[in-house]
Amino acid sequence: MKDKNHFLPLLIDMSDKKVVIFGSGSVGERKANLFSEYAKVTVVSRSFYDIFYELEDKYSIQLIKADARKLTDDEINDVIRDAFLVIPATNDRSINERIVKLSKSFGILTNEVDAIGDVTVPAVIKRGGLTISISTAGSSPAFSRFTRRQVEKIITPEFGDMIKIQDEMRTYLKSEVPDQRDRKDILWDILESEEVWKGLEESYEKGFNTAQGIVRKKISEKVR
Ligand SMILES: C[C@@]1(CC(=O)O)c2cc3[nH]c(cc4nc(cc5[nH]c(cc(n2)[C@H]1CCC(=O)O)[C@@](C)(CC(=O)O)[C@@H]5CCC(=O)O)C(CC(=O)O)=C4CCC(=O)O)c(CCC(=O)O)c3CC(=O)O
Ligand SMILES: NC(=O)C1=CN([C@@H]2O[C@H](COP(=O)(O)OP(=O)(O)OC[C@H]3O[C@@H](n4cnc5c(N)ncnc54)[C@H](O)[C@@H]3O)[C@@H](O)[C@H]2O)C=CC1
Repeated sequence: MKDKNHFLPLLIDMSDKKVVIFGSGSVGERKANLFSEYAKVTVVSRSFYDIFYELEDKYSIQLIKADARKLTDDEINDVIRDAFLVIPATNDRSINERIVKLSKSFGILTNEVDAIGDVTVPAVIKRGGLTISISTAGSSPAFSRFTRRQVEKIITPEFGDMIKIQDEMRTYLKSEVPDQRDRKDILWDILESEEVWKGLEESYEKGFNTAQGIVRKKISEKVR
């Protein structure tokens, strides 16, 4: 049994990573939709719905039409060998298990759709510079979806604007304010300023200018 307390969300740069998905049913489609935005995806399946050809046009996704049962181990190995993550998502458990075994022999991570693999896929919210990952590590995927919908309601566009302001201000502060604790205090003053958040509701510029006012005032206080 896996210990769910040992699953840690990490952000991995997937841009050059290969993800191989077997099966193109409802689960294969959901995984392909998610991963093709981030990584180089290959899907192996007996047949493909139109949505996969749309993904092929939009991203660098490779479609291989094949019956995995008829593929030899060597043929499967050729597809998975250089993968970072393999997701066997057919509705045939024995095939899924065979693919997991082959992947493990190369030390490749697996996401198992009928069990908890090395990797479990979270519900993801991505808004501007913000990424939120939600998971129950297999206890209740529906609850992850439910929570994603609840959280999405409170992530307003101002969140993205605030990240932009923080990004810009902390870069500026690194060159202007030598003490890290002072930089931290100023960044928190901006984050907790009702005036900045109110400004952002009107426009980015309004929020930015208010934040800049806080920075100027704080720097002049520190200098004095
Ligand atoms: C372990 C895990 C492995 C993995 O796939 O990575 C897994 C396993 C299984 N899911 C099943 C069913 C459902 N999966 C969803 C939805 C999602 N499933 C996702 C991830 C995960 N699913 C991993 C754990 C993540 C976690 O716990 O947080 C999400 C978060 C991400 C994604 O897949 O992209 C995505 C929501 C994305 C979003 O909305 O943002 C729904 C909801 C719905 O459709 O309404 C249902 C039906 C309701 C229900 O069962 O809860 C079954 C069949 C159970 C059965 O036979 O009854 C199994 C297999 C089993 O449990 O044995
Ligand atoms: N992890 C998750 O979120 C969930 C997992 N599941 C589990 O995932 C599995 C797949 O579910 P669905 O996508 O709904 O099934 P599905 O029936 O919609 O799709 C199965 C896919 O596998 C392909 N396939 C089957 N045998 C193949 C072979 N020999 N070679 C190549 N491709 C083959 C089919 O062509 C089809 O594209 C099921 O076992 C189910 O229990 C189900 C729901 C959610």
